[in-house]
Amino acid sequence: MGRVGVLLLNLGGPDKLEDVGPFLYNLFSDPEIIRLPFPWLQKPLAWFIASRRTQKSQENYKQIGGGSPLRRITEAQGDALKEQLSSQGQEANIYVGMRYWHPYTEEAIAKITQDKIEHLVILPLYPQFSISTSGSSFRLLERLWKEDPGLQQIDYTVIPSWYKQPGYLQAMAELIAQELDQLPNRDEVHIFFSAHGVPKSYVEEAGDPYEQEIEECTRLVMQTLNRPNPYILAYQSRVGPVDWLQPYTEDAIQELGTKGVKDLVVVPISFVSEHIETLQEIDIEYRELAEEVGIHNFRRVPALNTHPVFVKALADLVIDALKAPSFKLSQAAQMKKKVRIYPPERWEWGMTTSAEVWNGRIAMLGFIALIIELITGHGLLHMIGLL
Ligand SMILES: C=CC1=C(C)c2cc3[nH]c(cc4nc(cc5[nH]c(cc1n2)c(C)c5CCC(=O)O)C(CCC(=O)O)=C4C)c(C)c3C=C
Ligand SMILES: [Fe+2]
Ligand SMILES: [Fe+2]
Repeated sequence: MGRVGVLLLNLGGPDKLEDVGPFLYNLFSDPEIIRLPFPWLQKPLAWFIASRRTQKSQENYKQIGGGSPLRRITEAQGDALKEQLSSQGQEANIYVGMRYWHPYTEEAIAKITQDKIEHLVILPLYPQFSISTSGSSFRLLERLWKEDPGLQQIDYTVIPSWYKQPGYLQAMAELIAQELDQLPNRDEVHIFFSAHGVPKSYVEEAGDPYEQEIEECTRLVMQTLNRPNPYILAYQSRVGPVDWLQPYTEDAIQELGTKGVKDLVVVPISFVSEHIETLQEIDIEYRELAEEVGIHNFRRVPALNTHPVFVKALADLVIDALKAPSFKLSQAAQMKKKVRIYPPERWEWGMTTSAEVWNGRIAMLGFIALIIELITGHGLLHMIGLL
């Protein structure tokens, strides 16, 4: 086998406070994150939302030391994976490609080209697939592949999601068991799986398999844990006014408090690294809320980071993927037939002349409304809480 590479995909996070604004702009510029019918509105709206959110987001990053640890941890995972692969007889270069901050996916791809990688495994560091995470990165890679004939020479394969991998489930179960065992009545403690939310429409209209994969993953972790504890699944980190997957984590914590629950072990289920949603949102915000509603024993299961059982699971995934028939980006980016494609050039209602005229008119009205809102500070986006 020629030169082997593994491309680890993740979202990225601001390294320091000055990065927060441009990071948020990159994130909200992604049509897989904010799904708008008019692509030209994406950048002005991204700029607008990012500028309104920057201060609040910076306050949160300040509370975790002034920046995201995501880059450092992902690079450490890469180093550990390289070593583990080598110990299993598979030499490989590891590349980290972030979607919205450094090292960007484009930078990783440039290095892969430079290193003349011949076989590449594309491994998102999200155990479950969502249009908004792995899907967005796959879409970007698909575009880069189309634009570059050099990349088309690489024999690559994609691992779309991997929440069923036994080593991953084992590592999760071990970490949960460690937390439960710290509490006196360990078999009665409520296990609270907190998954990152996505807007409901992603699942119900666009066919995102995320909710189903999260539910199945939660069941499999509980099965591997093999303990009698009651458990619950809820969704955190809602942004904006639309409905996201429910129940929301804050509501579920409140409800458990009302029922008299005193002991809670929170399991972040969509992430494999510590970052703002674990260190700030769960450890600070949800802990405070739990305390207020009488849940006095509130423990959080640490993220997997470089847990050796987890690193071995990643290595096994890579080795299995190298042996299996390749799975292509086009297949991975369109997990289900129902998934609606963005940018919306393939929407039926954008294809007819009269619809185009109406799209243009509505877009112009939207743009004028946005400018007025920008100047006056009043308008629909403020009313619905997006700005
Ligand atoms: C607005 C829509 C968002 C969707 C949909 C979304 C899905 C989603 N995100 C992650 C994982 C991460 N998100 C991170 C940061 C982040 N995400 C959003 C918004 C959406 N995420 C924002 C606005 C931010 C910035 C932080 C903030 O201001 O709240 C990160 C990076 C965290 C860090 O340490 O910097 C990760 C990782 C998942 C898994 C997911 C859907 C499944
Ligand atoms: Fe997010
Ligand atoms: Fe978030």
